[in-house]
Amino acid sequence: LESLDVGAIREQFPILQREFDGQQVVYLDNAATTQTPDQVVDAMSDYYRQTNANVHRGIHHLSQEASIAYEEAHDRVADFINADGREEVIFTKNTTEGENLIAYSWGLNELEPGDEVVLTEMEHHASLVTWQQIGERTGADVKYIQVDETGRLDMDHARELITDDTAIVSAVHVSNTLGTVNPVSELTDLAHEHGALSFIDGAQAVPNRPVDVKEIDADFYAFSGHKMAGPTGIGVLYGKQDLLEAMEPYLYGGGMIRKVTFEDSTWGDLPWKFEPGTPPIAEAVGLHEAVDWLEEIGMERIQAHEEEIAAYAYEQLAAEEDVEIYGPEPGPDRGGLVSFNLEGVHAHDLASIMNDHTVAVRAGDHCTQPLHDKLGVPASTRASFYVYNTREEVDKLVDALEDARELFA
Ligand SMILES: Cc1ncc(COP(=O)(O)O)c(CN[C@@H](CS)C(=O)O)c1O
Repeated sequence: LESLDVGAIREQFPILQREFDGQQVVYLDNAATTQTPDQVVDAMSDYYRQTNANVHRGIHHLSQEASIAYEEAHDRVADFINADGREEVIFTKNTTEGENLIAYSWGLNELEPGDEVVLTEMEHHASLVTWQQIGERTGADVKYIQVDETGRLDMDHARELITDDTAIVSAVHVSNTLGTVNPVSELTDLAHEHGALSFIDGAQAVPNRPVDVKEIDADFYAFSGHKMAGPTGIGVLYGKQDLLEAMEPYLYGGGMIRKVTFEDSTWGDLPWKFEPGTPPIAEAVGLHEAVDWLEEIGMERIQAHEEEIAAYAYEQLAAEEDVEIYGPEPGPDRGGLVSFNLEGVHAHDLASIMNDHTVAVRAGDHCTQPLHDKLGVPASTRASFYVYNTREEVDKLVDALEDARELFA
């Protein structure tokens, strides 16, 4: 694979030139949100300047143009993840809303006492808290596939836990805390063998590696625009068409109906049935442009670059005797992020010292509190990488450790 021209890529992100206290920003918090290239910002600005109108309602030129742009964004995303078409691509606000859509629209109507929802111990709160609540309301039991000492899923435990009582398996594709890449095709096959559905949380996968939802054969798959060089305010829920056709919406209003009388209402076609009210139109234009931008670079090259930088960070940090790293060693089982702790220094203090060096990392539980409880730590510091990061930036992260030791250890 030809390596990325990181210099040329960085020139498309003015924010990466910013300085604080005379030091250029080192942005290593991409699992929280990625930066937005000029091409995407310009596409959204042009939309507001030239095309802005509401969709699916007006019969005037601008509304027709806006409607086409909104619909074609669905087609582009469908092509990007290898969905069958726009009918399988629902635009949401973010990954969290996509997970809630499945829980409310399918879970509340399908789950009953005796059913089981199988998660993993590394799930993000967007999934874990949602299924916990749905379990409480429906009487379904929530169970967790164990994470082993290497930070990988214990697949023997998965095979034991997924049974004919399992109604759905809900698993993260790439952990936002451990970096672990989970065997989502195997988990989906296990679910299907027992007549269960599979929901895959792809927030940390679609931006970073090629994802083919048909190859995984997931029934549902969710991700966010802002984590893939796109805007905030838009996410995607992929669902198999026959399942989405059978599901009742849980948000109602204009745009999602076919016919309304004083007595009753009927629902519109997919995906509009699940998109009530005025949708994120400019954001859809931005997401379309982000997909084009990513594919111009190539997802395989993006994955290779991220994993090379993450492997370098892992090795530099692992060489520090007082650093504990969580998750698998670099390789096919680790994505483009590294979470760690520096002995004797709380993650928040470490992140604060990093910030003194203008190194932007995340510290805390990364919305995976149960996982941190299992790791036996209250928090961790996480460096997460994207197409514009360099080895020199990793060196600045490692250099800042010394200050933290002097101040806190
Ligand atoms: C695996 C996973 N699943 C769901 C979400 C939620 O994405 P939203 O776009 O916020 O809805 C995230 C977002 N994780 C951010 C914010 S906690 C992080 O710093 O790790 C995620 O990583």
